[in-house]
Amino acid sequence: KPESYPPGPPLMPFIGNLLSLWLSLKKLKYHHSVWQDWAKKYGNILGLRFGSTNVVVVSGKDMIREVSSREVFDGRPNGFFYLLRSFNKKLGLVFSDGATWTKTRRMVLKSLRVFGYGSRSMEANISEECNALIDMRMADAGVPVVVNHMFDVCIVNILWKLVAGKRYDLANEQLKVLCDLITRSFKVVDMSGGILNFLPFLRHVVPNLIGYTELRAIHDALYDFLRTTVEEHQKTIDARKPRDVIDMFLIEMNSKKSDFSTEELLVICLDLLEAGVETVSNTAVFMLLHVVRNPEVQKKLQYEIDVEVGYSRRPTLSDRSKMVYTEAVLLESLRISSVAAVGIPHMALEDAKLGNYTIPKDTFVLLAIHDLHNGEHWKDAASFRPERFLTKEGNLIQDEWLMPFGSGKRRCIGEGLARSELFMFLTNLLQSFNLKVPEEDPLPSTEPIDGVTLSAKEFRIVFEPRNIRHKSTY
Ligand code: HEM
Repeated sequence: KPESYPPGPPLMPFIGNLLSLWLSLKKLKYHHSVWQDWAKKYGNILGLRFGSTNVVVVSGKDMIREVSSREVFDGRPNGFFYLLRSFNKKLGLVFSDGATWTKTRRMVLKSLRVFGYGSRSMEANISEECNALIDMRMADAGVPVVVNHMFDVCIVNILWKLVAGKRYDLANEQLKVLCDLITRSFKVVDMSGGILNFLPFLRHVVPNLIGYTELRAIHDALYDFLRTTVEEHQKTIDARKPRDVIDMFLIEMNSKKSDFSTEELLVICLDLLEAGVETVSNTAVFMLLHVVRNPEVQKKLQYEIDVEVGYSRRPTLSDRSKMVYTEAVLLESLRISSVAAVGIPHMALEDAKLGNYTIPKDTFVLLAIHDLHNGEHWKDAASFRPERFLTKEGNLIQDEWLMPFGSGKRRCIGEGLARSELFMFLTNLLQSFNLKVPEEDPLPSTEPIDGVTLSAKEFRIVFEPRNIRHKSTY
């Protein structure tokens, strides 16, 4: 028989579980660790309340799949933090729902595909960035470099060529500032939106302390950049020859068939930048981190590159199907880093039954993806062991417990692109370089930094050009 709200830690008047969260964070450091700790105590449907907002955290493969597949949970939160980034309205793709979300998702995917998204023509785009990346690392070969943001501009370029028809030099200062803004906005709060979301009136009392001032400033600066980009498009557009996603939207908006507004277009551009840059960048950096921590993994990767690609050309996406060990390294990187630790919050659009409980309308639902990928299902979950994704015969294992891009109707639209980028970055770099931790540095830490997505702590790598005529052995 359906019961009431799911169990969770005792509630305090007015603030609900905020104090318990704050105390637990002091001990456990990460939001995802607190959810995991409480889920162990209260079950795989954990009921919380922050201020007046209900938040439910679901754990385990079956429960995460169930929530992701039911239309009633396809909403996105209404909270202050989410609306702050979209002119206080529910606009765009990532944080909209209902009819706005359906029309936007369809139009974004259609426009991206017109410009080659998901097809072979993406390859040239990614290869160009890999070549630029290799040139940059050749220029400082042998010298320790901080790698935490080395992929940012490449990743923006790959996406921005489709969205705004533009690429930037890897040393471009404006782009570096833009990437830094996105990085900072991802560190101010966690994916639940934090205090700013649950007690928004505090922005009038302690705006700096709860991140309000910084988030406003960051979003103003990001929108300045996007507004200039859209205005440039408006001035130069030729309706018969759309150049990119922005042109496609502008043409649609002029056709009177559509009710997309300029504000909506700006939020869509922000959505693509925010969803598509930090996620890939942080995963790629964690991937390098694990490769330098595990020299035997690096050797096996280079052996596969040497055998399957050789030395006379750079790796391409068509090599991917033959490079099973590399693919296993990508899966293991996505598993162990789980940068989208609780996915993107869903919201109940109506009162809904889940397990034996009732989830009231407007409840936020967080998916415990980090726990799913690092919990008991995986033997020695803390070790970086790509072999867990390979059979004895060397075939790839598709494990149902691995869901880094979510599932169901709200699953990530960037999965194909992200996987292609990770493959190309890894193989192109390892074909040209041996990666080493500088002698004077400790092994880089696998402990993440908390935030909207998890990121690696700062570390350095020496890129040593490989003598590619000297065959690698394994
Ligand atoms: C390693 C890289 C990435 C990871 C781990 C990742 C993960 C995710 C996850 C977990 C979700 C939420 C699914 C859900 O709500 O259940 C999501 C949604 C989304 N992702 Fe990604 N993502 C990555 C790369 C990208 C890229 C490259 C793009 C850009 C094209 C992108 C665009 C989006 C968008 C627009 C959504 C919202 C979809 C919707 O609400 O309908 N992501 N991603």
